[in-house]
Amino acid sequence: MIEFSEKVCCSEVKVKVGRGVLGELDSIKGRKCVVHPKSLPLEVKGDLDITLEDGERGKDISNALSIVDKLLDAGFTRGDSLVAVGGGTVMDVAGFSASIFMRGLNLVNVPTTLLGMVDAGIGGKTGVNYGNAKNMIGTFYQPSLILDDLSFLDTLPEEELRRGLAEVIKYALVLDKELYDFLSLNSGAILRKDNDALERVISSSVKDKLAVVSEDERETKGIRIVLNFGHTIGHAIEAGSNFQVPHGLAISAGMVCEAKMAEELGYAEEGVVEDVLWLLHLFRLPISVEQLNSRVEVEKALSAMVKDKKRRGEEILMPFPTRIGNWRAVKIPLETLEGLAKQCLSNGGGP
Ligand SMILES: NC(=O)c1ccc[n+]([C@@H]2O[C@H](COP(=O)([O-])OP(=O)(O)OC[C@H]3O[C@@H](n4cnc5c(N)ncnc54)[C@H](O)[C@@H]3O)[C@@H](O)[C@H]2O)c1
Ligand SMILES: O=C(O)C(=O)C[C@@H](O)[C@H](O)[C@H](O)COP(=O)(O)O
Ligand SMILES: [Zn+2]
Repeated sequence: MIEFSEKVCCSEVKVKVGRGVLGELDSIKGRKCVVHPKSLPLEVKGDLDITLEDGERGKDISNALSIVDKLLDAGFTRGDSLVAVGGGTVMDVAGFSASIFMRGLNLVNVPTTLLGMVDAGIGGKTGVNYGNAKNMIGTFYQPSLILDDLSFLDTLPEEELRRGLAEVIKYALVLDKELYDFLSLNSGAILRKDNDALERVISSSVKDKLAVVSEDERETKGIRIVLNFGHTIGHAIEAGSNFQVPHGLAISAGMVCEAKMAEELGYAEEGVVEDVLWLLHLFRLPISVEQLNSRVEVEKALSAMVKDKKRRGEEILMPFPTRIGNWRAVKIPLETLEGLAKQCLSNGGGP
């Protein structure tokens, strides 16, 4: 078992990674409301159990308010806790409910997908989709405890594992060259869910993400935006496909587009795009819009893209890879970005 603790602004965030860490839930004081997807057999019993539709369709404001209603009906107070058990979609909605209920109920995240363990469960971004765009309503609200119990991954299909690996590859490409090398050398062990390999991948990801979040929790200092590499195009792809393309796959193709933009605009060293393609290919992740096997409506994607949260006026602050494990923030005029994005979304390969 591996344990970390990080101070994020005003709260202490504790993370435990390993098999069986779920048992830690017994140490939580007060009443517990457990929110979990209908599809996941419940291993955790709370004083109040709430089931939630998972997937992007579940990330709706009505579901967040329904959780609030149920907490109120059951007489929950701010001394109690909400335990979000599920993938990224469940934690995003349940975390949002916890943050608005009486201005904040203690939140515990129990991710059950790899993507949830390495990314969505950490860092305090919560929210729901709105106006055909991702996470348009949400809060920054830190969980006090995150339990990454590897036994959940036993039932996770390989396809879902690979979607989570797309976010891991994101950290490797822009923050962590050592992780890039580890992924390159250990794809077989990771894909066959070797316990040590997964523990290594998850703990490196958690550390990388928490280090960034602790420096710039609210994404106001131009630091946290690095975690959004691949997401300007990725989120646009999700919206352009009416949310048929899953997040992990959309950002996989998104990272390729954004790396190509970085190269074309002269910010990425020669060879970076090849390194991005190589690692994604190794984990059988999509490297173009064509490979997503879904219809992506370009105009719909572009109109979602201009709602990106990194936009300021007529510019957008993009995190571009410079060389493996390094990045820089670059202000790009919206018009330039639209042109490059259109090319990438339309021909499945460009710019
Ligand atoms: N808040 C953040 O910082 C953050 C970071 C990254 C992604 N996200 C969000 O997370 C979402 C994607 O999360 P996700 O990929 O976990 O999707 P998800 O929550 O839809 O889960 C994917 C699928 O896995 C199934 N599943 C969950 N646990 C399982 C298990 N243990 N065994 C078998 N099946 C299981 C679910 O039922 C679902 O069908 C997106 O909405 C994305 O925007 C948020
Ligand atoms: O934690 C972050 O910051 C991220 O950007 C992590 C992303 O992987 C994640 O998909 C996040 O939900 C995107 O947030 P948004 O602000 O672009 O909606
Ligand atoms: Zn993401």
